[in-house]
Amino acid sequence: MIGRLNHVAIAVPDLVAASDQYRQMLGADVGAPQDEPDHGVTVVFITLPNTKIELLYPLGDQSPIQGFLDKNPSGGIHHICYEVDDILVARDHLLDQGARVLGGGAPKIGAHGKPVLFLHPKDFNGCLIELEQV
Ligand SMILES: CC[C@@H](C(=O)O)C(=O)SCCNC(=O)CCNC(=O)[C@H](O)C(C)(C)COP(=O)(O)OP(=O)(O)OC[C@H]1O[C@@H](n2cnc3c(N)ncnc32)[C@H](O)[C@@H]1OP(=O)(O)O
Ligand SMILES: [Co+2]
Repeated sequence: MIGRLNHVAIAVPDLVAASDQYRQMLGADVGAPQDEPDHGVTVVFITLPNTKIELLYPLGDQSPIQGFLDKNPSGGIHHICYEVDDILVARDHLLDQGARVLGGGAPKIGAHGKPVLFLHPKDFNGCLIELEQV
């Protein structure tokens, strides 16, 4: 059911510093910051030859990543995103299998303008999974 790895997301305590580090130290193709108010984050995408890195920073006082950063003040890998062909088919299959789909199960439009859903990390070996319909 899951396809390509779309991105790996890293929550960071300083978005400018992290962007500069990837650009200058690692020589990566780093995009501009994008506010995503519906998701409570500001994101910076880094384009790699085979996938993307998504730097995440909290936006607003209800950010879903604030608790993670409080527990990991230096930052850390926050989620991985797999592509799926049909997000509703994927969601219903996962619900049938007993997985918890976050946010009430209704897809939201993600940073790439495509529908996304999140799966509870406790159901997937401690790893928060994002699904993106491509
Ligand atoms: C820009 C849009 C989009 C895109 O297009 O790419 C995005 O990527 S948006 C990214 C941000 N959005 C989300 O993460 C939405 C889904 N996330 C959530 O709903 C919450 O973050 C969460 C997963 C429910 C956790 O919320 P939190 O407030 O931290 O809840 P808890 O403290 O109750 O956590 C429960 C439990 O899970 C552990 N945890 C939390 N986050 C993670 C994580 N990222 N990876 C692994 N484990 C995580 C947390 O430590 C708790 O564990 P215990 O302490 O053992 O109970
Ligand atoms: Co993401």
